[in-house]
Amino acid sequence: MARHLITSAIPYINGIKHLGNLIGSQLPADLYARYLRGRGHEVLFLCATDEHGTPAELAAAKAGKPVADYCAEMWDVQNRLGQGFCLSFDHFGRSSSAQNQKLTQHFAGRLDDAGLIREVSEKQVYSNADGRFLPDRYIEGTCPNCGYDKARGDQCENCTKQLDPTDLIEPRSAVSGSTDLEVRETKHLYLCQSKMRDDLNKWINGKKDWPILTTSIAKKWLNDGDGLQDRGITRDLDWGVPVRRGDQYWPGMEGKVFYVWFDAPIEYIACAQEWQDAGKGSDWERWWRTDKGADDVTYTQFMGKDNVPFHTLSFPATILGSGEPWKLVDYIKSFNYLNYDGGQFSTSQGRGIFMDHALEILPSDYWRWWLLSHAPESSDSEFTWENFQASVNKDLADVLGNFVSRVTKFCRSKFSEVVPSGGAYGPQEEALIAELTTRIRAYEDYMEAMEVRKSASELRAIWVAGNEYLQSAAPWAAFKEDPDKAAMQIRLALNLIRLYAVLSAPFIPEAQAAMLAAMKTDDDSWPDDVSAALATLAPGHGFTVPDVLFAKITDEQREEWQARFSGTRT
Ligand SMILES: Nc1ncnc2c1ncn2[C@@H]1O[C@H](COP(=O)(O)OP(=O)(O)OP(=O)(O)O)[C@@H](O)[C@H]1O
Ligand SMILES: [Zn+2]
Repeated sequence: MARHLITSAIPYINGIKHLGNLIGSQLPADLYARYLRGRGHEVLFLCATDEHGTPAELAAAKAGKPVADYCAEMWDVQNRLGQGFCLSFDHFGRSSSAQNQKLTQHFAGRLDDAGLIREVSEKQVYSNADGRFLPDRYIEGTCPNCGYDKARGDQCENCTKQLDPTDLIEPRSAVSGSTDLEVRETKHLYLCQSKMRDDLNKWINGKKDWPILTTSIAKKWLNDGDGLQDRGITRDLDWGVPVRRGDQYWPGMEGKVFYVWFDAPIEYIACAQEWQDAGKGSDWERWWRTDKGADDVTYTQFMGKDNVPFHTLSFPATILGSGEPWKLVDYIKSFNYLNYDGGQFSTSQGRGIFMDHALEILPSDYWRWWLLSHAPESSDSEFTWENFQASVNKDLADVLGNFVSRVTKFCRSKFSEVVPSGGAYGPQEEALIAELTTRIRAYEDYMEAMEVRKSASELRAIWVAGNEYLQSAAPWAAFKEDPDKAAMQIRLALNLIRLYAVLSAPFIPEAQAAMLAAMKTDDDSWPDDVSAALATLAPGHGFTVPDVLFAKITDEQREEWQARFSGTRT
């Protein structure tokens, strides 16, 4: 038994997440966590909301709520939706927790002790009307390049030119529209990432097994142009972790908070403390401190590609720079983007399908299966309603659902609702067991390698093998001449339902529960020996015919949903 720490990129608090967010981080992490638990490993699976920063403040202002209340409410919504999608976090924490505040301040103090923090005086735009400094993207004005009048202080969305706020003609606050802006001098702390470059390079070069998507992004930031840059870790904002040096006051930093990119990844660690403080576990440091038992932990992170620089460079710089024995990530599984029906998913524009709406129209397994079997691994992938309908109907309804329904109904009508006795395996059954053995071992290898799409296609092939067996063994024909033979075939097929439940659990946990309940068993042991696994339900064991496992999506439904989700969410 091995020990696995798994984290999913922490979703930002300012809205309900879309299916792209889900497949880019939380869902594949859940797949892996469920698989490893199923194999008997000890797993700690953590996620949290990322709550600080200007977008949260502005979203709260728009909702007319204090930002702390807004975040608490949105945490609740995200937590509930995560449960709706059966995300099996051991804890779903909050980056605004007291534990994370303390730990973030601790890391800043350690980094300062190590000479890795310097003070920089900067010029930033201050809005008198708003009473606050404005981050670049919250200053709008006319683009000097193309004349577009809604260009942002960091970039013109119309001509894509990178801008500085001072380039804008007639700049105004995006918060209030006020033009009463001035440039003020302000002091900030910078993390000297450039000093860490050699250490980071060495560490990343040692990661021979990382996906190319991960290492290529990391190396680009390390080596392109002037190499890794120092980065500001503080902001002139109200909402965030107050800047302190450990538990000490930090002269000159009054009224400032840590920049969200600095405190958010530290929440991965603080979340383990929250897990313990919530009474869900103990000894949290044995997951995170190599001097306190975390030496044998394998730590895997899941995220979309835009998060890779933070996880390969910035967060490791914080950890390495602290000089303390914190666990570094062992493997980063990163994803390309899922696009929506010819465009992009977008939270700000409300484009695509969002987690709440998805669950309103179909149970989570339908989404889980489609998303995981089409995960954007080697390239971006695209959600289309046609493809969604086709794969749900074929894989889930025609192959898996139909198998369960045919086998249980046939047995009920010919033998009653118990596993029938009699008969012995012949060459067809031996061949099926051999094929399943090969395929299950391949499935294990893909799951261990986090090859999500390949795991899904192997699982699908395992379902298909059962269907093909049933088709060629044809117990309905055998029953007429040799009822014992039909009994043996159906006994094997009923056992296959249990086996499918166990193997499919990481992908479709609700169906797993329904299949095990129908088979009246809670034996979810992994099929190390396929032959033995197929003899688990002995003759005489009762079962019930389950309700339809997966209903087909009709053309009318597809058209209705297509129309409903073609615009933007309001
Ligand atoms: N279309 C997408 N496909 C796959 N992963 C995505 C997609 N969009 C975002 N992600 C990933 O989702 C995770 C959570 O992201 P987060 O909550 O920060 O939203 P985001 O990146 O700001 O996305 P958006 O701007 O669309 O809301 C991150 O790991 C991010 O890389
Ligand atoms: Zn422009």
